[in-house]
Amino acid sequence: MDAEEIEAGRARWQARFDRSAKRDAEFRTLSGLEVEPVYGPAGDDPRFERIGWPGEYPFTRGLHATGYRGKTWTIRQFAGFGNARQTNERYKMILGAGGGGLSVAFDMPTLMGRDSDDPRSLGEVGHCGVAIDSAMDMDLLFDGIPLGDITTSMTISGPAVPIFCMYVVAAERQGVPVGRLNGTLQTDIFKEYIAQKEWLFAPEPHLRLIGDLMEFCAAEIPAYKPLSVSGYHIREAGSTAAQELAFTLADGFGYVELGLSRGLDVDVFAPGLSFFFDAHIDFFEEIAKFRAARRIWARWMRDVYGAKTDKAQWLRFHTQTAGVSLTAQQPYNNVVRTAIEALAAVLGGTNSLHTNALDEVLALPTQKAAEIALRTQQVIMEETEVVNVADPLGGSWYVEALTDRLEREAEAIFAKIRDMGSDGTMTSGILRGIEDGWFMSEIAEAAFDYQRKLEKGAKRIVGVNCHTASAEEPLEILRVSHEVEREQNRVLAERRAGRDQAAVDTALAAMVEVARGEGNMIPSMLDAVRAEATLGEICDALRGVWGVYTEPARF
Ligand SMILES: C[C@H](C(=O)O)C(=O)SCCNC(=O)CCNC(=O)[C@H](O)C(C)(C)COP(=O)(O)OP(=O)(O)OC[C@H]1O[C@@H](n2cnc3c(N)ncnc32)[C@H](O)[C@@H]1OP(=O)(O)O
Repeated sequence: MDAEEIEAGRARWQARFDRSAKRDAEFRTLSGLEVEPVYGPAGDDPRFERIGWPGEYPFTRGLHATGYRGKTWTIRQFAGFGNARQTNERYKMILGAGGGGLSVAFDMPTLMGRDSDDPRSLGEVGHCGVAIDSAMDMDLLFDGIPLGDITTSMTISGPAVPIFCMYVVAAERQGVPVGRLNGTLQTDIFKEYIAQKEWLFAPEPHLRLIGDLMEFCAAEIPAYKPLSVSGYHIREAGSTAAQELAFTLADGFGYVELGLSRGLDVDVFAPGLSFFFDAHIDFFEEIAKFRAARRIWARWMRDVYGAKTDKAQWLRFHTQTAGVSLTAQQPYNNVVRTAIEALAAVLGGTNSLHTNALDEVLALPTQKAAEIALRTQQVIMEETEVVNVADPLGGSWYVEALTDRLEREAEAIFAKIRDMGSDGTMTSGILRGIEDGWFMSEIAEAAFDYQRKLEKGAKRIVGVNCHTASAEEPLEILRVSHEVEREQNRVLAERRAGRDQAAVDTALAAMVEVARGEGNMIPSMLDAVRAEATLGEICDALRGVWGVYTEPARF
């Protein structure tokens, strides 16, 4: 790009910056020097077309002209354990300590669409997250938390839609107009087949439910994000950064194709697609990954899928620091790892962030560990001054080269995925890749390669294969009592006995009728939830229509 074009771009950016709201703060270095809101080249720079200014296409440098001067990222700590009441207390602690939004972790039975009293739930209730059986649990979860004012993310994909319906019903019961809700539902079923393995049905009915949800949200809850397309679990399963980037964006393109196939307007539904990435320990590679993600997404949305508005071209993402980088050995070092990873996410322009607690490698975090994790974000946000300048590493030879390199790697992977399919769409390539176990074997190979390096000592981890001597005491960890399960089951039995069973049966039968046909599932599912049908009852009714999915055996 020549100097004149760059100057014209700078003037465009300046005009946008001037008319945007800024936080009331001093933007200076610690020693008092004034800093510009963004930096760019002084003369011509051939790379600049791909880099650009923050707030404009291709958004490599961020979505907003003001960067974090307009708004800092949302501190969104993922939390949930025991029953809804216990988790509600933790949420109040998080919000009281400066958390900006909520993020719900569900227990394994809930993630698999089973009630707490299902024989398969034994021993798991409330352990890796909160137990939610019916809308009344959702009421308790958000008791005293105004759902119209707080954005809430819910991490669940297999039974995402019934859980969403419970959330909507909890909002109705709080008197919040549903159209005012804002938040995120994970819903990303592609990554379940690829990495996390928490599905209920075969891909086809899941995609139908997701299409129904996209349609419903686009019409009724415009600010809500019905999808959080997730690379986190792909990375945690052992993928490389390039695979995380490419598989996740490919999944995102699959959901765009789903919206288009339903006749939805891309400029209306695409702002509802959000993303979720891992922040691993290779500092610069992660920053480059986030920058490449925004650029690739914007280009494909504009050029391949015809998105015209900025919001439909934006890749907005949440980041979680890498769980797999935490070590059980010398666990206090995990605070340092998490701080470095969080800083990479911030320098990469994350919109929302979870920082892991130092004990998460062993159990769900204690209150103290959860607080240190939250404070880690606050130290970065309040003390380091990194929020003063948008995309501060833009123009670095290294970071730009890595950003380009990751983009090329991702493009090569997209081409492979598309080629695997039968009709040139990303969706058919993804489905074929799932069926053939291609994604899994690519990830397994990368994980194996990493493990080999670790075992040979070519990759070093402090406290694990180097610098192992330590005088540290074992950590106190959080243990969820089995009493939680007994109590949850007692309450569930009471609720079943107290509800209008005929209303439940009628609502479930009406929902099954829709499932057998072609209509949108959301209204009838909402009715079943309003009648206090349980998650397990709703999912079992649908299993009766759609069956269950078993992964093809592979050797
Ligand atoms: C590992 C674990 C497991 O497996 O169990 C998990 O999965 S945990 C998974 C946990 N997952 C999550 O927690 C997912 C969280 N995701 C989200 O919160 C969302 O999807 C998100 C990534 C889009 C972030 O949403 P958010 O509301 O926090 O933040 P946003 O960036 O959208 O900002 C809120 C509003 O402020 C505006 N805004 C932001 N920055 C600026 C700025 N500089 N100038 C002007 N406006 C600005 C945005 O455009 C938006 O308004 P407007 O809307 O009007 O544009």
